Amino acid sequence: MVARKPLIAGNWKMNLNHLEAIALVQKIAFSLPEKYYAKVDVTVLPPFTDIRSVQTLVDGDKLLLSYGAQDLSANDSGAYTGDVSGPMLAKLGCTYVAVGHSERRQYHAETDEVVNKKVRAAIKHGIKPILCVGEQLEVREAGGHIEHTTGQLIAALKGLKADQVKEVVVAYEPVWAIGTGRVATPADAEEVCAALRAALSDKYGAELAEATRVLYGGSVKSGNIAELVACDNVDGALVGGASLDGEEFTKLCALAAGGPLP
Ligand SMILES: O=C(CO)COP(=O)(O)O
Repeated sequence: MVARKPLIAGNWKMNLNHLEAIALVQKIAFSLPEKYYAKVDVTVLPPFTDIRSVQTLVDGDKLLLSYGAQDLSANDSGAYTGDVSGPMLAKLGCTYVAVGHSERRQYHAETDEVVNKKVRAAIKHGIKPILCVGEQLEVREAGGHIEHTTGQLIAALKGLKADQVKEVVVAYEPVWAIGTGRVATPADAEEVCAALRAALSDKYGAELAEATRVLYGGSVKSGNIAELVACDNVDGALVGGASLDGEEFTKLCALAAGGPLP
């Protein structure tokens, strides 16, 4: 069995201007001692307008955390007003990009087909997609969550070869747990993360599935991260609200690394 290093990704969503972004990254860098990075990878996903400032800080101070974006265009360039492309993000040194977040699916009508194109665009430009899947409350209540999430996963990876799929980080984010304070139980998270890994194994082989990181997201905080990452198939978290507070996010990263608190 491959040991997977946990990843904590802070999805800032549409919060913090570029000055506030600098202050938050400085706070994390100052609060989380370097030794923790041996046991946890830490990344932040600021709004596009903040990325250049975060890049300057991370490069200038040789910080150990990485950064990325919350979305990208499926196209490389051209007449797509308001969009930001993979080549632009790659030039800014982005390690990751979230793709298929439920807020993109809901407010921007992103289908599995669009998500598939975006996953391809990210990989083409050397950026690791954090591919988000997750069911609505009614789907869970009807018992369809495994079929729904594995279906979204396989659709988003359609046509990709194994050497492309190995660049992907999967994130299970049940829609009913996002921003609601209603976290999935560790057993719920483990059930779906294990099913997602099994779906990867069926399609791309056990070795690839064992090496792929599957994160959980939805109301993750310092108070629940330890029990989530203790699950065999949960390899870290995609964190929304709690990633905007430097102290809380630092605690969460330290706990994902196995502690102690700094
Ligand atoms: O959507 C999320 C991360 O991408 C989760 O958001 P919250 O942590 O605020 O519930």
